[in-house]
Amino acid sequence: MTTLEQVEVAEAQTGSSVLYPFLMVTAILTMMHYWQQNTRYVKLGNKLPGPPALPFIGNLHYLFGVRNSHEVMKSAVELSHDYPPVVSGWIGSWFLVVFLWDPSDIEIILSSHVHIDKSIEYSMFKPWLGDGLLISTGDKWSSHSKLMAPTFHLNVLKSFVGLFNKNGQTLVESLKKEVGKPSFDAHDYLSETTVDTLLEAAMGVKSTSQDGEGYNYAMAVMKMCDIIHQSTYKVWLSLEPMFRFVGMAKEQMQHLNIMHGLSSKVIKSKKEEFIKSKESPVSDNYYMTEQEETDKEAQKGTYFDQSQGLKDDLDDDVGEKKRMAFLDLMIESAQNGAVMSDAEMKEEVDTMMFEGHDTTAAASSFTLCILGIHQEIQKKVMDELYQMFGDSDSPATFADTLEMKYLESVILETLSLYPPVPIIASQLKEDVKLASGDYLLPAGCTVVIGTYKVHRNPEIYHNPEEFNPDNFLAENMQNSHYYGYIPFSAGPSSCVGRKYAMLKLKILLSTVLSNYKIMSDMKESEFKLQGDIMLKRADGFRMRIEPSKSLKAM
Ligand code: HEM
Repeated sequence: MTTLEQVEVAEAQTGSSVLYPFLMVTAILTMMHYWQQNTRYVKLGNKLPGPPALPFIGNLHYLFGVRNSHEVMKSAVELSHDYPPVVSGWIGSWFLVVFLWDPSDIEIILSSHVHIDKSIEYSMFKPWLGDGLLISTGDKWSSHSKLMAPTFHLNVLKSFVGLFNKNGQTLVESLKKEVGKPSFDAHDYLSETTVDTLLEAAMGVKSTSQDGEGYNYAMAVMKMCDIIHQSTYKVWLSLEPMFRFVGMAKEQMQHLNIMHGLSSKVIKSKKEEFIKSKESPVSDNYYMTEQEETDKEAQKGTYFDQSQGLKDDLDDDVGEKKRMAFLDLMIESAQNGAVMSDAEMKEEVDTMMFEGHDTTAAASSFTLCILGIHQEIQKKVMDELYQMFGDSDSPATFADTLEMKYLESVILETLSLYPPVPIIASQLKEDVKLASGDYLLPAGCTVVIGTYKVHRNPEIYHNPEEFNPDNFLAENMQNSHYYGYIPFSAGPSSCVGRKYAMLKLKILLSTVLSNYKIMSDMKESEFKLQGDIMLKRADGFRMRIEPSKSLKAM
């Protein structure tokens, strides 16, 4: 055999050694594909409206060329205009996702005690939140949600009024350095103040604690939220080796060690205190320090008197109650017979830190941006505040917050157009027949409820893209569908922290607005929205501020 012939034979052998396995794999994949296409699950999924899917990759080709999470959001919203309020999409050929934005369909899912299982995407929270309320299901979710409900009782929330005022003033101080600058991103400030407040409300720990532990914890919460955001839109990070390769696994572990270390330590010491002082609850000791501090500050005339705020509350008995952190209340419940281990308490505290932080920071950042754009609406908020406080800079009481009706409408409208949680996802345990049409969703599929999309539905809201707080006047809300406004979700697994959030937002925003005029040269249509797990502005929450000379002068 000549050399040339030998080369040809070798090439033919190499060719067939590549070709046969290739043909085998193709044949197996083709058989699998046909088998899948004939399953009931795929057949039902294929009957739903949606863009055409390609073999093997499903609709993933829609993500080709999309560069960042702002573009993902933009394309998803554009695509949604072409379909009815039920749209299916395939990730690969097996993973069916159904998007809903008709309130009557949403009601079927959110009002159910059966469909509370979170979708697989929530597993990214697991290392941090374990089996806390956000992720858990079944009996555990049900017993913990009952246990947590009293923690958010209005009387408990009222005791936070002083803390909210104090942190609002700290924020006003920090913002001083931004006065007169052409523009700045307010989100970092609002994120920091939110995490500081939560740290104290949830665990009774100050971020300014001398040992720096509180500060490190607050930083770790913010950085963990950032890692989770990145993992949602950088799809390759969902592969464990990649996550490790780019150093994120190590970074995540460092933050988790800080957070879990502090929460475990605080739980241990609070439990010991509680056991030592069974006669007088643990919070007495905790509160003594608070009270001493209060008295000292009150003498200086700078403290936003917590008890004063509570004494003129509608509910008088609360005035004498002492502020307890959520954790104190959980320890008390656990000692009174409720079954909750230390690990479970830690999971719930971590869940509150996550759910309560990014959401409230986004809500307050959006509200300020909006007020900067709509000066006439800012003026109306200021008029309302002036009616209540005149030129006095006394801190808001709980009763005051009930009078902030226009500010409340502004917050509610902001949460409508810019819901901090833009989607809620769950996995169906059973088939679901929808109300909006003749559609049957197969068990096992993921249902995504687009809060952002529901709130911009012209069939529910007149002029849905226009910012109009009057949408929330009582007379305009009479005919609204309960499941047509869901920034806090709705039904059994809705947000336990919504009253806390509204109270905190009113106090924080009224404090900032009493001190600064907010300005912006942008239009809402120029916002670059990014919607992964939280809705944010990819271009930053930019605004300008100047001291408001007097509320009257506006
Ligand atoms: C403007 C602020 C807030 C918004 C828009 C908001 C929104 C939501 C939404 C939409 C859910 C359902 C999430 C899902 O099912 O995937 C939720 C759940 C939850 N939120 Fe909030 N939230 C806010 C503030 C807070 C605060 C301040 C806390 C605690 C201090 C909190 C604690 C929780 C918890 C523990 C859950 C899980 C409830 C469960 O699954 O049973 N949230 N929140």
